[in-house]
Amino acid sequence: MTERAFVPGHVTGFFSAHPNDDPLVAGSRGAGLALSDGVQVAATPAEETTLAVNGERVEMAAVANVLDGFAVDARVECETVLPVSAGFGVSGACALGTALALDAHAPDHPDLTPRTENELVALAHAAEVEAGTGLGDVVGQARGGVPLRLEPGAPPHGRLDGLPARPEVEYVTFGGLDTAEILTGDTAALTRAGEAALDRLLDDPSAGTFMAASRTFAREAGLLTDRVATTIEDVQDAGGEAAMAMLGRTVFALGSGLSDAGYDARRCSVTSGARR
Ligand SMILES: Nc1ncnc2c1ncn2[C@@H]1O[C@H](COP(=O)(O)OP(=O)(O)OP(=O)(O)O)[C@@H](O)[C@H]1O
Ligand SMILES: CC(C)(CO)[C@@H](O)C(=O)[O-]
Repeated sequence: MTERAFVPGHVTGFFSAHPNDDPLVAGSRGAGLALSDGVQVAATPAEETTLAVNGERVEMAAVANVLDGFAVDARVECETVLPVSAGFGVSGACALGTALALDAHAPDHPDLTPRTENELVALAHAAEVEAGTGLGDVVGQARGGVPLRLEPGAPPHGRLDGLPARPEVEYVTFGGLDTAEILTGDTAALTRAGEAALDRLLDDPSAGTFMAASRTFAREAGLLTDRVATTIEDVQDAGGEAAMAMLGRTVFALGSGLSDAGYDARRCSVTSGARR
């Protein structure tokens, strides 16, 4: 029998990086959006481990690490409309979805013992941090809504809050950015900009300030690419709010911001946290 879980996509608007030898303590502070466009994960214990994303066999260290944590092999199938590496936290979603779906097999599987939600989130977070593909997506995806990461890390280390806003969101993607490469580089400027952005948002916790702080962050962190910058300007010129999704060549906008500016954008909404 196959068990399933849904994990929302997660776009980070701004973040600061907080490495630590303990992957449960390591993480990011920052803010993002949990999106109804996400990843549907099916997992079944199997003789041999295989992972497919949209029917294509792939390797994803975050998922492999989750399976190592359970000490079982499994067939994992992820279906998503989201592009990988474009700032939607797809690897975090696949990792958390695998943890949630595999745990559903615990009652009938001799090698699996049931875990709590915090334990599953912690397992997926550590798996993602050790893979180098994310720092804060998993905890944001588990919480849902508009997650604010006040302190880095998995439960019980991290601390989350959220904005009560539940906006509609549009996005366009022009390509990927290598998250692992950026996170292993010099993150000092990025982290300074991310901390300033979080202070600004906590002073005025609104969707508009989230978007403005995210724009300032992308510029100060030196992450803006030309096409992304032009698109954000186009949306603002048309009276909308847009920012760059970390870490990808992706622009997200509130409401119909991108289509109002003439872009062929995908529309989704902010949604609640991962569920099976
Ligand atoms: N088609 C693919 N393109 C890119 N990466 C892939 C692909 N298939 C599997 N992978 C693996 O998926 C992971 C992608 O992680 P990455 O952090 O770049 O993207 P992401 O999880 O979508 O997050 P981000 O929000 O940072 O863009 C890597 O482990 C990579 O090896
Ligand atoms: C590092 C990151 C931007 C990669 O998507 C994300 O995991 C985050 O916000 O910590």
